[in-house]
Amino acid sequence: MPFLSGSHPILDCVTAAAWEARIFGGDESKEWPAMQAAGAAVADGIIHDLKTVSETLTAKPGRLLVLVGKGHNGGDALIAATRLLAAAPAWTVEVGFVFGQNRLRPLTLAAWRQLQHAGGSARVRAIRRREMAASYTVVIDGVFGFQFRPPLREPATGWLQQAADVKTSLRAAVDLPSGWAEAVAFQADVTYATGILKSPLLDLPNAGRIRYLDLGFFGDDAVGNLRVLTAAGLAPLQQLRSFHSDKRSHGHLAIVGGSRDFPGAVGLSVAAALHSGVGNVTAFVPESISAAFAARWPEAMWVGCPETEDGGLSLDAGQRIRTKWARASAALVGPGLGRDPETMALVKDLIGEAKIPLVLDADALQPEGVMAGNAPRILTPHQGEFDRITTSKNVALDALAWPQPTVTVLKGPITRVIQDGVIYHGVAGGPVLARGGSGDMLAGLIAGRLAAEPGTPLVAAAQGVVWHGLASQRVADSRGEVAVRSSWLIDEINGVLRAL
Ligand SMILES: NC(=O)C1=CN([C@@H]2O[C@H](COP(=O)(O)OP(=O)(O)OC[C@H]3O[C@@H](n4cnc5c(N)ncnc54)[C@H](O)[C@@H]3O)[C@@H](O)[C@H]2O)[C@@H](O)CC1
Repeated sequence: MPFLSGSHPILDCVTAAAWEARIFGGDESKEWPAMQAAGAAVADGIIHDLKTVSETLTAKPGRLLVLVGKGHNGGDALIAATRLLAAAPAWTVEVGFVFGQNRLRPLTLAAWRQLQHAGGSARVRAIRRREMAASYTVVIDGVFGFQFRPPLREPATGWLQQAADVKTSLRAAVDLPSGWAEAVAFQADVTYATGILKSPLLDLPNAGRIRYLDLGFFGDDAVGNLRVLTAAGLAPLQQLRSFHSDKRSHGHLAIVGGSRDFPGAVGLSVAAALHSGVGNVTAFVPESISAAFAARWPEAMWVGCPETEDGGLSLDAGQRIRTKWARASAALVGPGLGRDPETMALVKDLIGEAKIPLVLDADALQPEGVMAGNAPRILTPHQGEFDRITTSKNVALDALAWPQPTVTVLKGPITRVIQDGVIYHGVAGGPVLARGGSGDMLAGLIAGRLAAEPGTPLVAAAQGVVWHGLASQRVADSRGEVAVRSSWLIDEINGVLRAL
């Protein structure tokens, strides 16, 4: 089966070790450059993620704690520390060798020598556990990587326990948080998955944000039904358009949504769709809110429709929508609709009759509606909505078999895009997205891509997820995760493609 371009397999630790053995064959002269690349990527990731906390941390005096085990995981961490010393001239490094220096694998020892050489004794020193300070700018966990075998024992437990009490701006795990999910396991803010994203990471609550560091281990043809989406999937959007195209060449998205009680959602969906590359956007909303939206986003066509007493779309709106959305190449139904029974009946009818591919979001995700009609569809539930539209709360993701061609986008800290038993994981983004409105913009982006390329719903869903995640990442990079509003994401949609 062909997999989405720009997606790579996620492997369990045994398969990852076999893959690594195939690439390197135990040859240290090949492993060393890979460790250098991994360590550099971890350091760059840390520098990037520190910007979310503060713009100035690498410029000020700072202290780095690196916990090192015996293996190459510790080697990666030491190489990352070497690069961080160069990027932050006023930082010092303290290294805790959990099993002592005598137990280091040769390349990990070489990484330690390299760090000592780079920093000198003034900036780099090994510490005993009792010398661990109460606070560090950053803590890097390189105790165990994918060769960890439970259970955690002393001395690792003691070091990890003490490190858990350290005050710090960023807890960074290399590859996997040491101890995985055990009680005293490392509690990471970010885990930097080096080269291969290992499947245990997906289920570890202590992994924090996952940054997949692509070290070029995979071609697009690498197989595996668990996959991670990368920014490379957006590359087709970073191209010149055909010179002879006009607006109709790029698709026409119809959006059905909005209500007097929830007016904002549909506006955010339209705003995101307008940045997706689609040629035209027509929004069908209750007439009482249409004029205000038209003033705010004039590029879209706003069609005011009859509304119920409570301000939702009424059954009479159906005729106006039907005559016009026949010209669309895809439709998004759901943002801000509300749950007026009349509106729900209208939505079910529209979905049942639709001849164009659909994105169903928010209030359009009702058990009966999602099953209506034959049009291909993308469903964008969060976990609560997913539970609402499935008959069993225990349905395994890949067993979700709808009668229609369906792509499911299950939103969460990791967003899963599922079709035909293949699960693609979107890991970009993070808790900056955990605020009202972010789902509306995701739906708008996905639907815009679907309208532009109606034949490839899986591509539209995956591109939307990656694009949205990276745009939110840019918000966090420049403005942090706390004092931001979700609509700032719209201004970053463009920058994601420009920076690819
Ligand atoms: N293919 C990849 O994905 C790459 C991996 N790299 C790094 O290399 C790591 C793997 O390195 P290694 O194979 O050296 O393995 P680790 O760094 O995971 O080291 C495991 C060591 O800890 C010991 N150990 C395991 N469980 C233990 C326990 N419960 N108590 C005490 N000791 C225990 C093992 O016997 C072994 O000596 C990866 O996780 C990653 O960080 C990178 O260097 C480059 C590319």
